[in-house]
Amino acid sequence: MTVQQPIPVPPPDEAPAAPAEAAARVTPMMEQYLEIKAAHQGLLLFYRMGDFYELFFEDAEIASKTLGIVLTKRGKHQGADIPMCGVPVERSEDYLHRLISAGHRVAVCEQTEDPAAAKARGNKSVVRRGVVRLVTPGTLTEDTLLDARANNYLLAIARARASGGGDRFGLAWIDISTAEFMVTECSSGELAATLARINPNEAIVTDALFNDSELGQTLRELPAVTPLTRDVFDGATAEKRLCDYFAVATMDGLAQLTRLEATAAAAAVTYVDRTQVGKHPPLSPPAREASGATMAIDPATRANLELTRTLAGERRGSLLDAIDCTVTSAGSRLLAQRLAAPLTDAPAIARRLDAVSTFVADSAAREDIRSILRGAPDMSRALARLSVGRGGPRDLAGIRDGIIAADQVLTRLSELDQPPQEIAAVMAALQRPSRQLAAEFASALDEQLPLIKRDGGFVRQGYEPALDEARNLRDASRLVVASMQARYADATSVKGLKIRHNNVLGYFVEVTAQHGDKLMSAPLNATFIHRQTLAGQVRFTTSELGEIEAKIANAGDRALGLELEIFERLSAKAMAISDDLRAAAHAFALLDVATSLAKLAVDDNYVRPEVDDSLGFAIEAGRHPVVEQALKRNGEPFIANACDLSPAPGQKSGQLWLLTGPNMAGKSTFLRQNALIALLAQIGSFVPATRARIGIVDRLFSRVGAADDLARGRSTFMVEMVETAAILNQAGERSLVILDEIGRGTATFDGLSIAWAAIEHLHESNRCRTLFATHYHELTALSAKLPRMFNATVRVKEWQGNVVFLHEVLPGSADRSYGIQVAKLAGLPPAVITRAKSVLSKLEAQDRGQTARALVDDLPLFAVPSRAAAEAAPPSEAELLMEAVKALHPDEMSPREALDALYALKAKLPKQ
Ligand SMILES: Nc1ncnc2c1ncn2[C@@H]1O[C@H](COP(=O)(O)OP(=O)(O)OP(=O)(O)O)[C@@H](O)[C@H]1O
Repeated sequence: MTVQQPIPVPPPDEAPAAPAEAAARVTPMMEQYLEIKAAHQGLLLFYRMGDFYELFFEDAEIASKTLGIVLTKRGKHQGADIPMCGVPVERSEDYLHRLISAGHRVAVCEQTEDPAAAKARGNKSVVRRGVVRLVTPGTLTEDTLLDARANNYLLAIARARASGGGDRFGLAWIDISTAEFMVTECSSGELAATLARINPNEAIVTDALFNDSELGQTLRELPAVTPLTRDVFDGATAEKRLCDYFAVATMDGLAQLTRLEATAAAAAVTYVDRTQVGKHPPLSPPAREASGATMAIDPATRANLELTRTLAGERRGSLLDAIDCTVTSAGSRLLAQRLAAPLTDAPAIARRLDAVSTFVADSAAREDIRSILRGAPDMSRALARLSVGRGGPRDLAGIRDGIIAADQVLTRLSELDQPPQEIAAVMAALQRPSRQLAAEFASALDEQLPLIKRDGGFVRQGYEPALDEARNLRDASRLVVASMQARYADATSVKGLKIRHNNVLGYFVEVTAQHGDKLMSAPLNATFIHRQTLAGQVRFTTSELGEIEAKIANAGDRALGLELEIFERLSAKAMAISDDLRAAAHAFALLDVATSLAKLAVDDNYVRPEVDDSLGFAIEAGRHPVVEQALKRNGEPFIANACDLSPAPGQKSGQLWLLTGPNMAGKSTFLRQNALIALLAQIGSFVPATRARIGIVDRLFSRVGAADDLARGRSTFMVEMVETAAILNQAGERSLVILDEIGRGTATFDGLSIAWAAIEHLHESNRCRTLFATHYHELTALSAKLPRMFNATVRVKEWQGNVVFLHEVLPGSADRSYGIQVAKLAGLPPAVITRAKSVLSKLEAQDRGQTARALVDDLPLFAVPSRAAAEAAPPSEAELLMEAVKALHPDEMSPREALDALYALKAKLPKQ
């Protein structure tokens, strides 16, 4: 997390006073600098001087270090050198990007008048300057500063302290680059999961919240947190500020927000206003997200399941990377959003699945639409740039091409037989933008477009007569220059005479040094006025050239001025229908996601899941979407496995699977694949299985007992226990929990007992669907007394002393871990392997005896007074007991042998 200083923003009309003592000693320019800097503390000040943004004092030191640019000095302040560094304006975006990525915020200060105007005011006048924008991580709009495939959210967090504890939080998040605006409310227990889902690039909070020790940990997870003064989070003025932003008289037309949501929403728009300084980026009205509408997934689970990044921090290898076949940036962003927030509403999921099914069934439509979308522009980001005055001609072209693509897509979609609801909505949205606008843009814009509007030359010839006239004049004058050059060369008999142009001299005549004297002597000196002598050339001007120069400059300026006017006019037309354009842009994204998920389903052989409100969970031949792709690249098959956690009343069924198996057998893969299948189903995707029936999962938990967090000062085991505690405290019967080797991070018996007690708790109290992988084979005995627990194991076979992994999950339990065989595969020296084997056999003998005694004490059988009574026990109970005993003895034995063994064991125990 980046710690930021509060931004003290003065009331708009009141300019901050310059420090009196500084004013006494500093140059007028430095005085201006200090004044602007004082109003923007906590931000690096980019102070425009000619073609550079200069940074001074500490800002210069920070920037030179972060950007690796030279630190120089400029004059003195209070007797000391002023450190300075600068970045060229034309490459400033790159530098901005690096500063923002490093967690800094920047105030961009421009010259707001012509230097000539300053001069006219008096000799000592400094060019007026003003901050035109604050660049912060959450308020970016430039393509170069943004990741095209990810949303860039600014999040405001407002808190209400309830008297009896149990704080509530209002959250509002905005992506200025797409105009999205969402709000929700949550409890403190839900905060971490909600923040992880939104995944903001910058959060704003009050100073008090920023310094709150309880929240510190949660806030530290965020990339940048900016504390602001309390007035920004003032609930009393929130509604008015929102109404002002949306230019409405009352909130009636907007979604009904709770007071906390409105407070957060108002803080967010206030910050947007402040950072954009006078610009007012249009935002969609805040949409309210109902609590519980999405699957709760806490940060540890997201990290652990590698949803958008691998544990090593890479996108490649994550679930998102494996399923992302989108062809547009907006589609990719929407897919990432959906993956972050799987739905909990079965009918809404079904609507998404219907759209995917349509394109699974109709591959021609799918491919046609994908090829149109591939060329479609990112309209929402183009609109955002235009709205804050940072758009260029290519953004206008983007809108033109977007509307044209909308027509093409519509034509193709109208060939579908009975399009499902989601596609019908897409079609309605694509009809909205005015076709006339596209036609006008097409007639206005040239084929080749410059990147920035000030370069000019983007309006098509013939679009506006006045522009054509100005351009003709400018071009004709250029021709005049060419003919003048020929004439001068003739008149002077200097063949190599050239007319050139630069910004200092304007147009000038240039001859080589040997001809210089000739032009400087009579009679030619009457025409050619000497301007400059360089090493090899001499430069002259003529009065005729001066006149033509003025004409060209005027015509050029006029042409550019007209083009800029046309740009603003077209831009205003686009803004006038920005809601329609944004609806169409969203429709493209929806279609991209639906067709890409359909392509994934077809290419990787996925099936449509059945999602309902039951507590069922039955997957047939399930696969891990990421591991399967990785194996496929190497030409290796993935072994599919079933998993059934559905409740089966009246029967022993396995809502809690205990999975044992050797190292490297595929336990973790199996656990994760089931969680990922549930998640994919609930985002409305087909899933890697031959059949999947899933009762809505409201919370997903995934833990591995090995991740440590030394950076936060917690040991491996502490992290594991904190996370396990969260699950045992929070999981309910709709949750899906996967626990991988919990208890591994401590001494064997401590770990075993914790795992033992955790399983009992999950089974009895949480009653959630659970997959629990372990190397503690002793735990399998628990199935004897927990009716909804089921033992499963991953099969391996031994061949010539080596272990062969079959990756098949079957009922039963593993007899051993084959840890030594795996160590041998990994290349441990043979002597170590041999010694380990001998130590293991001794330990096993000792351990089995000890564990058996401990477990036997815990089994109800030992309350049975005699063997005769045990034999007379009801068969089901007897069977359970047999199972428990078998679990203690790896070798196959008949029920009778097991009972014999049990009593033999009991006889050995000390008498009570
Ligand atoms: N179903 C499968 N089909 C094919 N290969 C698989 C399958 N499951 C796992 N694998 C392969 O086996 C490797 C090990 O799997 P995994 O990490 O799940 O084992 P594990 O049992 O959890 O091991 P450990 O107990 O050592 O953590 C995977 O990287 C993958 O390449």
